[in-house]
Amino acid sequence: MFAQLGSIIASMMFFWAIFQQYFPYQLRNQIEKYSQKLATLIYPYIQITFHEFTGEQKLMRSEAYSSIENYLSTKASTQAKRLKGDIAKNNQSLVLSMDDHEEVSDEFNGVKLWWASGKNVSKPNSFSLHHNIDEKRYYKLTFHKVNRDLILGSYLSFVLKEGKAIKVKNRQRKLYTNSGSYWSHVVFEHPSTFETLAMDLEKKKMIIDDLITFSKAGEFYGRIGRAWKRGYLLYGPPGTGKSTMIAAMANLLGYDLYDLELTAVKDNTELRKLLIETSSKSIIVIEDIDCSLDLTGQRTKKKAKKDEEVERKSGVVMEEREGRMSQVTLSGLLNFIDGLWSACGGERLIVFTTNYVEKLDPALVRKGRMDKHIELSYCGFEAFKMLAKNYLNIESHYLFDTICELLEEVEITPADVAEHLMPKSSSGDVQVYLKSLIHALELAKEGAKVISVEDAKKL
Ligand SMILES: Nc1ncnc2c1ncn2[C@@H]1O[C@H](COP(=O)(O)OP(=O)(O)OP(=O)(O)O)[C@@H](O)[C@H]1O
Ligand SMILES: [Mg+2]
Repeated sequence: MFAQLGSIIASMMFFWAIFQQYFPYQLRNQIEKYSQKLATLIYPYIQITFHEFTGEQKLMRSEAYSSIENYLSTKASTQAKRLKGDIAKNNQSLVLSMDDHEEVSDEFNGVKLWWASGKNVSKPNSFSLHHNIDEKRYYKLTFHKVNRDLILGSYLSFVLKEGKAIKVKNRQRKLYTNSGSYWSHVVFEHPSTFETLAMDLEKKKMIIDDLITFSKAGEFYGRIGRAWKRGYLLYGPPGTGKSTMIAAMANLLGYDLYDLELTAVKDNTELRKLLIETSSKSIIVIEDIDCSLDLTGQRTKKKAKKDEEVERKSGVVMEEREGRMSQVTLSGLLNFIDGLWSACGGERLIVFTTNYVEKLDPALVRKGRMDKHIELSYCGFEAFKMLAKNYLNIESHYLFDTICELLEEVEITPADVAEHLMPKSSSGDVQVYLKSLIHALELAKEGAKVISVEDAKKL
C-alpha cells in the first residue's frame, strides 16, 4: 500500500515541478510547505539515500556506499531475485550484490527496514568524446519515523562496521618488499595455513590463541595505554618452518605482509620512513636478523679481505651488498620499535626470524620488545604425522612405529621430511616414500648428516 502511496506522491511532485512556474512566488512557497507537511503526515516513513559517488566532482567512491554494498551482500544472496556477481579475493570467491532496482529487508532490534538499490541515468553529454551513459547508483534506506533514533544512531554505525569487516575479509592481501626507501607490492597468495604447519599441537594452539587474542584486543590496548602491537621472535635451524609460519600467521589474521630487507635500507632515517608507511593490520617481517644487522650496534665499515673471503665461501649473508653500505643500527631499530612505532597506529605484528638466537643482542630480545619467543625445532613424531597426513593423506601405517623410534634419535628438519614425502611418481606408493625417509633417518643415525633425496638415490 505504501509503495503505491509513494508513487502517487512521486507523481504529484512531478506535476508540481511542471506547474509551479505558473504560480506566484509567495504562493509557491506556501504550497510547497504544506504539501511537504501533508506528505509526512500520510507517509510515515523516512528515507535516506547513499550515493555511490561523493565529493565535489562526484568522482570519489563513497565509503559508506561500499560498506553498505558489502553489508547487503549476504542479505541480497538470500532475498533478491536479481543479483550481480563479481570475483574477489585471489580470484577465488564470488561476491554477490543486488542488482539495480532490487529491494531487501532487514531487521534490527526487532525493527523492520528496507534497503533498495537504484540508479539515476543521465543522458550523455553530446559534446563528450565518450558516449558512456552516466549512471549514478545509490542505496535507499526506508524505515518508520518512530524508529528514527535507533536507525540513525546504532543501526547505521552497525551497518558501516559490519560492511567494513566484510571488506577486510574479502580484500586481496599484499606482500610488500622494500627496494631502497619505498615499498613495492605483489598479491600475497601463500597457501600455508596453521592446519598444514607441522609442529607440536599444543604449541601451535597456543600460538593461534595468542594471535587471535591480539587481533581482538584493540580496545584492551587502548584502555591500558599501550600501542596495539606485538613482537614475535621465531628461531630454529633452517628448514623448520619459520617463513612458513609467518605466511600462516598472515593467512590466519588476514593481514598484509611487509618483508623488510634491512640490508637494502640505507640508514635509520630511511628505516623510519619505511616503517611509518606500513598500514595497520600488517605483519612486518625481518628475516635472519642476525645476518642483516651488526648487533654490536657498531658497523664494521672495513672488513679484512680475508674475512670477506671466508664469509663468501661459507655463504654467510653479508650486510654490505653491491658496494652499498647499510647504516641501520641496532639502536635505530630499537628506537623505532619502542618509540615512533607506538605512535603510528595499531594492529601490527613485528616478526624477527633467526637461526641463532644466542647470537642476538639481549636488548633486542628482551620481553616487552619481543613479546613471544617461539622455537621451531626438528621434526618430532607428531609433526611427522601431520606431514604424512598432508602429503600422503594417511593417518597410520605399519612403518610409523619405526619412524617414531628413529625420530627420537635423529634430528631432521620438517623440510627434509617433507622432501621425502613429496610425490615423485604417478604411482604414489606410500610405502616407497616412507621407506626412503627411513633410509635417510638410518643413515643419519649412523653418524652421517641428514641427506637429501638425491644423495639417498645415489647411494
Ligand atoms: N613445520 C613445517 N610444516 C610444514 N612444512 C614445513 C615445515 N617446516 C618446513 N616446511 C617445508 O619446508 C620448506 C622450508 O621451510 P621454511 O622456508 O619455512 O624454513 P625456514 O625455517 O624459514 O628456514 P630458513 O631458516 O632457512 O629461512 C617449506 O617450503 C615447507 O614446505
Ligand atoms: Mg625462512
